[in-house]
Amino acid sequence: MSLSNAAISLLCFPIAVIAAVLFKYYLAGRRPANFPPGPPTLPFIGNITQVPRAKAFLTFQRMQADHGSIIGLKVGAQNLVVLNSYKHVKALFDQRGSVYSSRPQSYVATELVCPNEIHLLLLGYGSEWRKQRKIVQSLLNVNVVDRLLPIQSAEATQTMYELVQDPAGYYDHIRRYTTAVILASVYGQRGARFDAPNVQALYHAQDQFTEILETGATPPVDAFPFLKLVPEVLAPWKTWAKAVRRDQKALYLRLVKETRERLARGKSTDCYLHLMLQDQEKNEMDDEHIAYLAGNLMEAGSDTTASTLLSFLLAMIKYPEEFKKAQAEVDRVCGSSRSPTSDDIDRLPFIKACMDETLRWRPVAAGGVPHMLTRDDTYEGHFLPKGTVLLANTWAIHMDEAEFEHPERFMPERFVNNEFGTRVPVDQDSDDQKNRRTSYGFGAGRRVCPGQRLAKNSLILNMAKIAWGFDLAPGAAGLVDDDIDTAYTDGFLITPKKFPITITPRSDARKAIIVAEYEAVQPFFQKYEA
Ligand code: HEM
Repeated sequence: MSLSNAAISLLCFPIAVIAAVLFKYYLAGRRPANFPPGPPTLPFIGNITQVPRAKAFLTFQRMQADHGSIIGLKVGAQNLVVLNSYKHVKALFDQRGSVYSSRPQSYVATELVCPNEIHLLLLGYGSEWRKQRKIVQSLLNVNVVDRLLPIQSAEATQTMYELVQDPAGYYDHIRRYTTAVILASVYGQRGARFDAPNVQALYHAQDQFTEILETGATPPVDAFPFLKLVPEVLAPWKTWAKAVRRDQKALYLRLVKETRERLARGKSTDCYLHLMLQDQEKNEMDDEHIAYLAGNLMEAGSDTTASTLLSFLLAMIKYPEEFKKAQAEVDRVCGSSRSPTSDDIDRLPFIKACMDETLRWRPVAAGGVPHMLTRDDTYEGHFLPKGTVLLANTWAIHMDEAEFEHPERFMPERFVNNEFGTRVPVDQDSDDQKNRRTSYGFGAGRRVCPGQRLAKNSLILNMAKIAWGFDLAPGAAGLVDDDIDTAYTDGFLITPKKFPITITPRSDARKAIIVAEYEAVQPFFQKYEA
């Protein structure tokens, strides 16, 4: 029996479709013509096997030896470009910001966990992002942020007291500090203890969120969209994503409810959420969007600042001679009868240099936060198709030997000699170097971190108070591991793992002053208590 032509066509059609889809995926792993150079690709998967799950920024930095400072990769069908030099970041993110400021839309992040355009950090470049960014910028501009200095100062005073009382708990004291500053400034609430329910709830929500967004935590749905069709019973990651969404939303809405209740009781602190609620109608923001915008400030500002402070402590025991210089400066400026305050910030150039150097030496978002290109572009003879995802590899930029002398060493002096910390002073009039950034740790272009001023105020205050109040030394074994591979966590934000450190008040007199300053600041906290 022979098959009719119609039957043959019917049979062949699905085969042809499958073949076409397979061929598309086969080709999808290939680098587009004139794409920036990179390692050879494999059919279907491109360079997936060459991109490690943990600390990919180190691998991207090493690739530079073979492929140069702009590297093109394929992650399945996705085009990925890594920028290993500040020059490319300046040329693309800063100078062509109108087309390099979107974010990749990921199924797990922007459809399952944060749908409805609720998450500022993840939003594509469009009207919702512009609206939210404008609100955030109005809250985080220099004048408004500097009004938070009393909160930052009071919380830093408490942190010094905690370091006196319980030096072994330093890791949690630092993390409490950054969360408490944001809780007070965003929600008008007090985070008096690390184990306070709202501090813990925020850390839990944040941990869940970063865990699920980590590369490899869920299947590569964006590279292989057919995975979206797998039913939930066979895809536990979908159930997980829904749980993260449920918990995060419930927490952020609860915090809004609590703030409204406090305001109704006349407990106004002019917190950010209060200001957002006042303008809710004008800004056309529903409760969920307001709740997430406040929550985003919490997520973006807490861990990042804490990690930087922990890196500072690590650097200070690895490089004790630098810590001695920091102590000498605060002693000279503040004397021995009081600890540094926010009024001293501008008079502490070496402490500021320690801050700039910490941000350079161990940038928290070491691999950068992805930007997405919104139209085809050409750059230095390379073709970059619309939809390409770009990473400014902050680690490689900050460790560039051509720019920084002994980049692996913690050397604050480089920022005392020259505001950019570079080997050769930056000529800000030259086209090549105009608008160069002191640090690429806060990103670049239109998405650059709007919270820099707030973060830096916290960093400098705590660094100065620590140098004034304490002697630091390595733990009993005397060894300090500051290796990025072994001493730091993996993940989107890198943090020092807990390390042995001895923290002792410099004298009984200073210890007594720290305790007295803590007692004196108690009345200030009252307006943030329930
Ligand atoms: C040491 C502390 C901090 C570091 C290292 C840091 C770093 C960054 C980086 C790398 C980005 C992405 C920039 C880009 O895409 O090019 C970012 C975005 C952001 N940061 Fe920060 N940040 C810090 C503190 C803060 C603080 C204290 C706040 C506010 C409370 C904040 C709020 C934000 C927000 C809202 C965004 C999203 C901006 C957008 O997508 O348009 N950050 N930050």
